[in-house]
This record gives sequence, structure tokens and C-alpha cells, in this order.
Amino acid sequence: MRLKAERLSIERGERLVLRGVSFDLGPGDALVVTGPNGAGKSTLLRALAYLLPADEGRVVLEGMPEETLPAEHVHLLGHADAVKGALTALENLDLWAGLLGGSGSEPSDALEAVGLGHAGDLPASVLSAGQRRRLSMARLLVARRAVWLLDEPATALDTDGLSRLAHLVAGHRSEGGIVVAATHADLGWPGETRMVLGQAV
Ligand SMILES: Nc1ncnc2c1ncn2[C@@H]1O[C@H](COP(=O)(O)OP(=O)(O)OP(=O)(O)O)[C@@H](O)[C@H]1O
Repeated sequence: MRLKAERLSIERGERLVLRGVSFDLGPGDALVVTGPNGAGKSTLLRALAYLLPADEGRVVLEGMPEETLPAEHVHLLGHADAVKGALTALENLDLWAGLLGGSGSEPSDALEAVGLGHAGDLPASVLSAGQRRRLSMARLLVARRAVWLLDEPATALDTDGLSRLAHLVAGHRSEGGIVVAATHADLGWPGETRMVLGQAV
């Protein structure tokens, strides 16, 4: 499997946000994208998730079964955590597993992995910001997907949460997965490649 950006250029609001961005990632690779506010980090992740068309260049995901769509192999964890407050933590994971195709960990095991084993039956609306973030992380586990696109994954996480995130990322990479993270934090993942996007407006 390879995830490639080929001379990707994207305009937003009549401003060229990404200009000729290229990279080529293989199994186990992690790319950490930094840059000032407005530099285009989230824009890049949305393009890699096939949610935003490129004005020039293209995103290529190679090595997946021909009968599948590239977007089916991608997880995008964005700023909006997509947690349904009226559902319990476990019900949220059941919902995501159903929507995203399942074939991953049991929801209860995924909650344990993110340190929320005690909170499965709580309505998500009462979870703290960091707990909601952890619940979003558990989504990565209940539906297995080869490419993880993580937008500001460190937001609201405490030291334990950051260490669990690093553990999940390391496990995914060791199984041949690819991770692209946009962040202002120093994630310190071993062997990460860093890319700095341009100037903000
Ligand atoms: N839907 C949109 N319409 C017009 N402009 C947009 C739209 N979405 C984003 N932009 C602009 O694109 C630029 C890049 O935004 P983006 O969210 O990718 O930046 P970022 O690097 O992720 O920033 P931050 O560090 O603040 O999260 C910004 O100038 C933003 O205002």
C-alpha cells in the first residue's frame, strides 16, 4: 500500500492554500504536518480523505482491492469529534462500527484501550473534553482502516491520553498502516517524517 500526494494544489476562498504538495508514504510511515494557523493542514487531511477535490495534482492510494473505493480505507479524525451526546460511549462505537464497516476490535475492548473502560454506559454528553477525544480515538479501533488522518490528535489529552495515542499509532504502523497527523504539538512519534506547510494569512 502507498499513499501519495502528487503536486497537490488547492484553492480555498480564492486563496491558494496548498501549492504543489507532494509526498509518498508506504506501510508503517507516519507524516506529521505542522505550520501556522490557516496554513492548510486540515485542508490537506480533507483532500487525503477524498472529501475535498484538488484543483491541481491528485491523491493516490495504491495497493487496495480494485472493487473498493479509496475513501473506504481512510479514517479522518477531525476537530468535530462526531460524538453523539445522546448515545452512550458504547452505543457511539456500535454506531461507528456499523457505519464504517466494523471488522475491528469489540467496542468494549476499544474503550479499554483508550482508558474509558469504566465509561461505556455513560451518555457521551457527560464525558469531559479529553474523554470525548479518547472516545474518538476508539473509533480507529472498531473499524480497521489502513490510513489514519488525525487532525490535532493531541487536543485535550492528558499525559496518559497522549501515551495511549502514541501506543495506538505505533501498533497501527507496526501492522503496516499509514498515519498522517496535523498538529501544533510535538507528538514525538519514533521515525516520523515532518512537513511544514507555508505561511498563514
Ligand atoms: N470552506 C472554506 N471556504 C473558504 N476558505 C476556507 C474554507 N475552509 C478553510 N478555508 C481557508 O483555508 C485556509 C486553510 O485552512 P485550514 O483549516 O486548512 O488551516 P490549518 O492549517 O488547519 O489551520 P489551524 O492550524 O488553524 O487549524 C484558511 O485560510 C481558511 O480560512
